[in-house]
Amino acid sequence: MTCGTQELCVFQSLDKGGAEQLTFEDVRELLQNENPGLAGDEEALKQEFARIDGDKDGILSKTEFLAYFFDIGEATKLGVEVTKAGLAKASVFARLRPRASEGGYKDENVACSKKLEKFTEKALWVSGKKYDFPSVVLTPEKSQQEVYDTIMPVLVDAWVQQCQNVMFFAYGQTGTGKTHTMFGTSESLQSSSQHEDWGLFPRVVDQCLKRLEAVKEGWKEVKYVLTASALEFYCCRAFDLLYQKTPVIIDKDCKPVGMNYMVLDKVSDLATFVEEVYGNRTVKATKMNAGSSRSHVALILTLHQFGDDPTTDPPKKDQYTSTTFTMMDLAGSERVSKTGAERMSGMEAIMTVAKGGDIPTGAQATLINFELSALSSEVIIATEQHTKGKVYKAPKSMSTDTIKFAGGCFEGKALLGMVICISQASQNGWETWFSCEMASKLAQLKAPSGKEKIRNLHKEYAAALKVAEKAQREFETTPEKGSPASKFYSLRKGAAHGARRYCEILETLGAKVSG
Ligand SMILES: Nc1ncnc2c1ncn2[C@@H]1O[C@H](COP(=O)(O)OP(=O)(O)OP(=O)(O)O)[C@@H](O)[C@H]1O
Repeated sequence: MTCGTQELCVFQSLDKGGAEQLTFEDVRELLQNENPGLAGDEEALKQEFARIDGDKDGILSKTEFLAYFFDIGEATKLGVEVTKAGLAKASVFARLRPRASEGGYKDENVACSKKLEKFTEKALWVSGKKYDFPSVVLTPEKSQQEVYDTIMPVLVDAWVQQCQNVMFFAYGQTGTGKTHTMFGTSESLQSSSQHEDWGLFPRVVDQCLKRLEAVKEGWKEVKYVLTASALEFYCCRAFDLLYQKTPVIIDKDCKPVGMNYMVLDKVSDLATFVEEVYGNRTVKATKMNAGSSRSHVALILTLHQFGDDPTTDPPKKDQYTSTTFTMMDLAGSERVSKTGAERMSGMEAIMTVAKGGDIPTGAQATLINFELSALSSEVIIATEQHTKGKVYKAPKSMSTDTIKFAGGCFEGKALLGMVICISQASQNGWETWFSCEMASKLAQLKAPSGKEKIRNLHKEYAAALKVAEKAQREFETTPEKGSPASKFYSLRKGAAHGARRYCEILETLGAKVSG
């Protein structure tokens, strides 16, 4: 919904006096660039200026400027690669961790069953096999800014101004730089102004906030709220990391129902968010150790926007949309032999959880491996279906919440991006090979790019109030203890809370009960 940010920034940079008035002199160069045929022909340029100057007062207002220089078609065009049939391709990258001179990532020169042999900016070679799945291989010397510039701009455009959801997987063996790539240093997260150590997540937030502030400059009626939520996927199920770790249902549209959130007004708000999320995680980040349990974390940025829809003519009033940018911090695969896990297949684990049992700690690594391989195989099935023009639906039963949630991008409800972080050390050859195998499968995804619906804000609010009332009733009639229904107590508590919190966002945007 948000369009024209760049054009607005250009207007502001030319409008030196801040009076929102541009003269012919101010825009001469832009006019020449826009009309190369008129370059050097002063008279023709003046005539073009007069044509744009609708009220003929000799200056261009913001509206007149945007009407001419802002190309709505261009702004809403998807930047990711698209097949001839219109399917969006996954954007997958590999980042190599610099060699360490000491500690666990120093090359110990040990023989491993797999070995990273060489790499270029286009491909990686592991044990004789060439992997050319990455759009770009980010070599060890690449800075945080270069990594962002290579991976993110098209995905952020899609999220902020093209009504698309984005799901971005970060994957890598522990210690290979996933935290560094996703967040950067914890000191840098305290900063709200551009910091060279910022990882991808703070940069995405920074870009989003900057653009929306610029848009508000131009279109005063636009309102937005940026929120951050977090889910932990642990033992087949999803839990709200910002609300007492209550269980969260993933619905048939692959979306979590009723999550809590934090409002982000500035980048440094992320420091509190990240601290709380990772502090609440059941499985704290650890060095790889035998039998360690594992979980995935989804960090979900939701951009709620309210304003007129510039893609309709005339622009429709009171429009609302929300789009998500999810960074999925995937747990690493482990060689089961390394973990000493009790043998339990993925299916056995799902059945155990379905019966209300716990998965033994050791078998959690097996479950993670099962989920990672299920994600890889779903991509193949989804791409096959989409390519044949058939509808693909991610598995909703006999599946884990991770697969249901990530299935959204296989169904075409979110664009898929991914970065794998890999080590160059010889002792990590197997993990490097596994990461390449998985990423090369995800890179094959071709799926439709379904836009989020733009809805009327007040109607959305009326529906959200009903959902919240129903969720509250269900929660209030569920006993905390002593009844078979009690097992739903925390699920319904979280759902009621999340539904109410959603109404609050819509109220912030100006939603009212109609009639
Ligand atoms: N590209 C890089 N450039 C400079 N330092 C890096 C890079 N990648 C990782 N490091 C450093 O390596 C160390 C381990 O990185 P990091 O904590 O990001 O790994 P991780 O994959 O998140 O590990 P874990 O899963 O255990 O949390 C950190 O000290 C980090 O600063």
